[in-house]
Amino acid sequence: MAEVKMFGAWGSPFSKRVEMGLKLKGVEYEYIEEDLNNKSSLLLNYNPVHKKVPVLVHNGKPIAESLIILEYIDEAWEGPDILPKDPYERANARFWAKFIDEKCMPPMWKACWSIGEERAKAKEEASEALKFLENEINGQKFFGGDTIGLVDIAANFIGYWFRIAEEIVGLELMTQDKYPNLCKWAEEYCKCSFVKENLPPKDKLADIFKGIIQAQSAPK
Ligand SMILES: N[C@@H](CCC(=O)N[C@@H](CS)C(=O)NCC(=O)O)C(=O)O
Repeated sequence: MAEVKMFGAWGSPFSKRVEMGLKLKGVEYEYIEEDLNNKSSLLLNYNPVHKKVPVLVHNGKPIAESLIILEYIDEAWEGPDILPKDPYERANARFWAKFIDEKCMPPMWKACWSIGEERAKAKEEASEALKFLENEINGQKFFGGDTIGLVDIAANFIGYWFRIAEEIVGLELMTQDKYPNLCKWAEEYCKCSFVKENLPPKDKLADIFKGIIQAQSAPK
């Protein structure tokens, strides 16, 4: 029997991407929760370059970086496709997944935790990037069409984590009037059974976000 281990952190959207991929394919795995303040020597050994979760270990061989791991899962196991079969569509899915990592998530996160001019700039950058995603859905249920695929899983931060953070920090960015397609997508994505079962509890994430606010406002 193939041995599959996954090193993750419960609140990490990157870790959850990998778990979503494994769940989608129906792969059984052993989950190992990492303490990111005190990383295990196994994690550092398996991911010496980035020293981050997630790491997937398949038959003793480690793979790091969530998007790379998702592609690996798609190639290594049978089951519903994560990437489309058509080469052009595959390239397109990779393009948007990379776009989410590079152009959407950094300014969205920054907009949550910055103030003043810095927040305004991050908000503008994030709004621009989200407009492209808003158009990309183009009347479909998911980025992948009728079923969840690479881009949907890559965008899980946008569909879940960010919306909770927005509420906690009182930020208005991904609003229904500006991004109706994205808001609808987020709803559909989060209510999909294997996604819903695997998302971290909202109140636990909210506590983490409140903790960040408190730490920021504590006297230095
Ligand atoms: N590009 C990476 C990002 C992974 C990442 O940022 N992981 C965070 C948790 S959300 C981490 O392990 N942080 C620990 C650290 O930076 O020391 C991926 O897609 O897997």
